[in-house]
This record gives sequence, structure tokens and C-alpha cells, in this order.
Amino acid sequence: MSTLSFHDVSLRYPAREARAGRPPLVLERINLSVRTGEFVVVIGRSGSGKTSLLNLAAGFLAPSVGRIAVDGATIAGPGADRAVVFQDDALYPWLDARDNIAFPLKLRGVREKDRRVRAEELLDLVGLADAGRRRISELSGGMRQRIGIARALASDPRFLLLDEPLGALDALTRTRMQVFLLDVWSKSRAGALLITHSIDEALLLASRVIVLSPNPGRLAADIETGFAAELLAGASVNQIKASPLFKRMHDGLTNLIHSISDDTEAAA
Ligand SMILES: Nc1ncnc2c1ncn2[C@@H]1O[C@H](COP(=O)(O)OP(=O)(O)OP(=O)(O)O)[C@@H](O)[C@H]1O
Repeated sequence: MSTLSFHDVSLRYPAREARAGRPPLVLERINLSVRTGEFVVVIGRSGSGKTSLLNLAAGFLAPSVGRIAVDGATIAGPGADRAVVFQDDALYPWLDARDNIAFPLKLRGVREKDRRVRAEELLDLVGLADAGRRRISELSGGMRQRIGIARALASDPRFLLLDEPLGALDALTRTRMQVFLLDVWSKSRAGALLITHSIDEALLLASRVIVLSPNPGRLAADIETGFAAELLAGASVNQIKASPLFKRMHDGLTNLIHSISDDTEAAA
């Protein structure tokens, strides 16, 4: 088992201009860990620092205070142990679907034949076994996101970092992709850290839901949920959403997110 952990992490972005004064604190004293086999979803109001948190975990940003570690070793930047999937699929349009998936393996010097075999396996896993030779422009948004997720899995990362990966999809495709994502993740045995604006999505996918309060971003709640396990066991999204417990937790999270005021509002 591996653990990705935040230890007392605070973040201020550097001031753009020397005379602009001290920039605001974006995240304050975040202590959080994600274990392999766990699906952690971060939710919070716009501007509460969700994407900043994910970019710290990816190593795209460095904390101003504190440290981020994998199995106790402080991360110094991005690494193959943490793969990122963005809302915009960020695929390479000049490569076909299979070569997009194989690309991270090429960077790591994996032999052509082995890359092809692994890419075919992943195409199969994401239900696109016949689409390997198709150009990215010929694929639907949902298919492109499947390819993006397959590409992230290509190097067997210990952690999948997902920044609103389903945010650009229409409602029906999004629901289908939530079930798909959960299924693919459960087979990967990676740890997942997913950012979303959708309370439904958080409750359906998470083993734990983290709520961030805004200005500065702090951990306001860390809630264990079991709906994802029900989905994986074969329950339908509609059945789960119709359950009284789901509705209660949905209402509770909605109220919590609306009730936490930020320091700026409190001072106004
Ligand atoms: N590169 C940057 N430089 C300076 N400030 C930034 C930068 N990126 C984000 N911020 C600020 O940090 C705060 C948190 O932004 P972030 O994008 O992490 O929040 P978020 O919760 O993901 O928002 P949203 O839900 O709207 O995507 C905001 O006040 C934002 O203006």
C-alpha cells in the first residue's frame, strides 16, 4: 500500500508585482492523506483552492509551507507515480487513440511492441478496443475522456489525480462515465484524488468526501461514504440516488458548503 500525504501544507501564489503587497493565503494548514485503493473526492465553492490542491499533489506547484510526500518521501515535482487527468482531455491530436495511450510509455523508453500490447490492453479496459487507430478528432467527448484516463493508467501510477475530468460532458454521458471511471479505477488499485463541483458525483464516486472552505482553503469536513461500493456491487445510479440516505447526505453537504463563510465575507 502507498500513501500520498499533505503535511501542514499552506500555499500563497507568488505576487505578480513587487509592490502588490503580500498575496492572499490560498490554502492553509492542509493535512490530508490518500491511500492506494481509496477514492477521495474534494468539493468546495469556486475559488476554495481545489485545483491548487490537486496541482500541489501533482508536483506542478510547491507548497509555501509544509510538505507533500509519497510513502514519507517528500515530492520534488511531477512523477510517474502520480498521473493527472484534466477536464480538457489534453490529448495529442496528431496521434491516433492508441499512440496517445502509448505516449507516456514511449517517454519512458518502453519498446514499441510492449507499448502496443499495453495500449491495446488499456483500450480494451476502457471499452474502446476497436477505436485504437482512430484520430482524436473523430472521437466523442466521452470517448476522448476514456482515452485520457487510459493514457493516465498506462504507466501504472500509484495515484490518479483527476481535475473535473467529467465536467465538460453532457448529463447523460457524465453519469455513464462516473460508473465507468469507478469501474476502471477499482481495477487499477490506484489511489484517486478527484476534484468536482458536483455533490452527486462526489457521493457516487468517493470512499471519502473532503469539503474545502474558501479564503483561505481549509479542510472543513472529511466524510466516509459507501455509495461507490454499492455501485461497484451492481446497484444502479438511480437506485442509489433514490435512497433516503443519499438524499440526506446530499442535503447535508449542500447545507455545509453554503453555510461555510470565508474570512473575507465574515469581515465584511
Ligand atoms: N496561478 C495563480 N496565481 C495567483 N492566484 C491564483 C492562481 N491560480 C489560482 N489562484 C487563486 O487561488 C484561489 C484558488 O483557486 P483554485 O483554482 O485552486 O480554486 P478552485 O476551488 O479550483 O476554483 P474553481 O472551483 O472555480 O475551479 C483563487 O482565489 C484563485 O484566484
